[in-house]
Amino acid sequence: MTDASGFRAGFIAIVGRPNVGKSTLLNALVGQKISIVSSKPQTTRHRIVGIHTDDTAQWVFVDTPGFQLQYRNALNRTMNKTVTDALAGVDVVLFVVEALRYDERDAEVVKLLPRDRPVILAVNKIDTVKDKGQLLPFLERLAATFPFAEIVPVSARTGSQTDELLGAIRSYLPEGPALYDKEDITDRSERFLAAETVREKVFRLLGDEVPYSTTVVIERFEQDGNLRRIYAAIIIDKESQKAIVIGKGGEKLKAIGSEARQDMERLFGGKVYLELWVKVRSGWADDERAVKSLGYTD
Ligand SMILES: Nc1nc2c(ncn2[C@@H]2O[C@H](COP(=O)(O)OP(=O)(O)OP(=O)(O)O)[C@@H](O)[C@H]2O)c(=O)[nH]1
Repeated sequence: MTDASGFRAGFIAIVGRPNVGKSTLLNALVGQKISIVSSKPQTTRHRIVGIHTDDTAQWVFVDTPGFQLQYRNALNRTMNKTVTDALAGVDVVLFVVEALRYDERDAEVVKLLPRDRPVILAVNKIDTVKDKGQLLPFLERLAATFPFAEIVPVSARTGSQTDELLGAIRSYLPEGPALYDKEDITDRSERFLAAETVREKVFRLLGDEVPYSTTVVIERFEQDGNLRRIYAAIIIDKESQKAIVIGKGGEKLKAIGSEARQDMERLFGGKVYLELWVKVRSGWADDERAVKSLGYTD
């Protein structure tokens, strides 16, 4: 497996209804702190939420905002296209359910699973199953709902079977060199993660009310001991979108800021002071300076 020619690398999307343990599982698979950040964020339209690399493979985990949104809105007639878009470029889908707890919300997600990509089912929280004899019939029932490539029982909390899960995913990743160098770790990486965290909250809280071109620029990032002071601007295309991002009495912006701050504190392992504001910049993507300030070029 250490033979470089057998190396595999690819993108994995984690999907599942709320509360099944997706975030906890991601942390168990990539380690508590995301330490590798790409210097080439434009290679994926997805937000990279974690990378795990060993001698045999590189697992790049991405989020799927379109998928999640669509899942909440399953009757939308553009469903299929949105799901396809959300999974564009993803090599493997990891579908997470809770052991012995499969309900109609899980079934809704199953309806959206792609047929043209391997889908691995992770049955999480097996540490909560007292009577292991119940697990097998549960797995059999799930196996009948969809042609899963693999089914792996796992506990994100205890770490049990997480290596098996990585191994199962690995066998479906394309052969090829690592997509991201370990050497890509730079001082900018926390800036980048900070911007991506805010951007994710904007999409999570506002959904398709704001266009995909909405982005986040970190204007100042100061470290003072273990406190990070982060000043970030949310860049929108049109003045009319400002009210949407800010919300009534500023409540949306407040929620975005507070969720982003909590995530960053976990991510960076220290206190974060976050200041957010909204800016309109038409045509920012074509503006070379703007692209530079995002850290997309050197
Ligand atoms: N016992 C047990 N609890 C777990 C395990 N994995 C996650 N949990 C708990 O389940 C709850 C939900 O976990 P999250 O990781 O936030 O779930 P999620 O799927 O990311 O949730 P959303 O962000 O709402 O979609 C938390 O209280 C976790 O501590 C596990 O393997 N065993």
